[in-house]
Amino acid sequence: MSLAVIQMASGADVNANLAAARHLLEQAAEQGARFALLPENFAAMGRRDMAALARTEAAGSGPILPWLKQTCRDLRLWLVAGSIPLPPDDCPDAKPRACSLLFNDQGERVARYDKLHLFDVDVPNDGVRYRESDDYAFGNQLTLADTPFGRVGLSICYDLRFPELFTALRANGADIICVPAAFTAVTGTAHWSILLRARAIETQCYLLGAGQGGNHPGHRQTHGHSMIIDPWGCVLGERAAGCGIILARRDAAAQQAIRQRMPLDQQRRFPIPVLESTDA
Ligand SMILES: O=C(O)CNC(=O)[C@H](CS)NC(=O)CCC(=O)C(=O)O
Repeated sequence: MSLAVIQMASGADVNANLAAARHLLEQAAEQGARFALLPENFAAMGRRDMAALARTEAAGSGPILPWLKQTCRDLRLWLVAGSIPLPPDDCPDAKPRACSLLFNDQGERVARYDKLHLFDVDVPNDGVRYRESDDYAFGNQLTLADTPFGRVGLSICYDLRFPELFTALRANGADIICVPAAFTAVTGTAHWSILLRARAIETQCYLLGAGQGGNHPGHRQTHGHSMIIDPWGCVLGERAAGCGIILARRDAAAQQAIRQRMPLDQQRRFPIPVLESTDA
């Protein structure tokens, strides 16, 4: 049984992106994956009508949500669907959130995480100004879910720079933490692998980082370098650029041994809130 990370170079054409993702997920399933992570905005990169896309999906007339259900059933895969834009479940007309959905291998949605930290940043050296919060509303809740492969904690992209979120996921029982991403080429080169490895070492979790890696509409270039990292910080697999898959196994006994020999969670001197509810 393997965990799979999928790297893509998505464009603006949703159907083309879904076809590419399906092909990669089939490859992963054939090679023994039962759990897979897709990158941030796997279904649409560089579109200006994300709010409309979000409303269409929420109304049940978009292609992405049915595709996710069918793909999980066909391939018997648990899947973290990178991120897609969706309004809050109880308020379909509200501003969308950047959200990551976890599906089980029956195609049922079992968790929803809305991105907590939005990328409002002037990227140095490439002159690009990102204001993600112009288009998306902030999430406000920690999300974890139990799977046959361990307890999975969810995060998205820019969240990776906020270690307290990851410490909170660990304190709430995470074994595996997912980071679907579309890091910029500039900031990714400087920080991506260091941040991912640091979060794995600090939390003693498996870190799955699924990136966009290539060129996108609007002259956007993303960093790629998707990785699976073990709780000791070792990179078990990596893909530099373009579409592809990475597979690795979780060794639960080895993870437990690392946590027993170095019991960070019991030695912490600053309290980390354990939330009342982490329900999806
Ligand atoms: O908007 C899209 O098409 C897809 N979403 C993104 O690219 C998001 C929000 S703009 N990117 C990040 O969070 C990059 C973080 C990053 O690069 C860093 O922390 O350095």
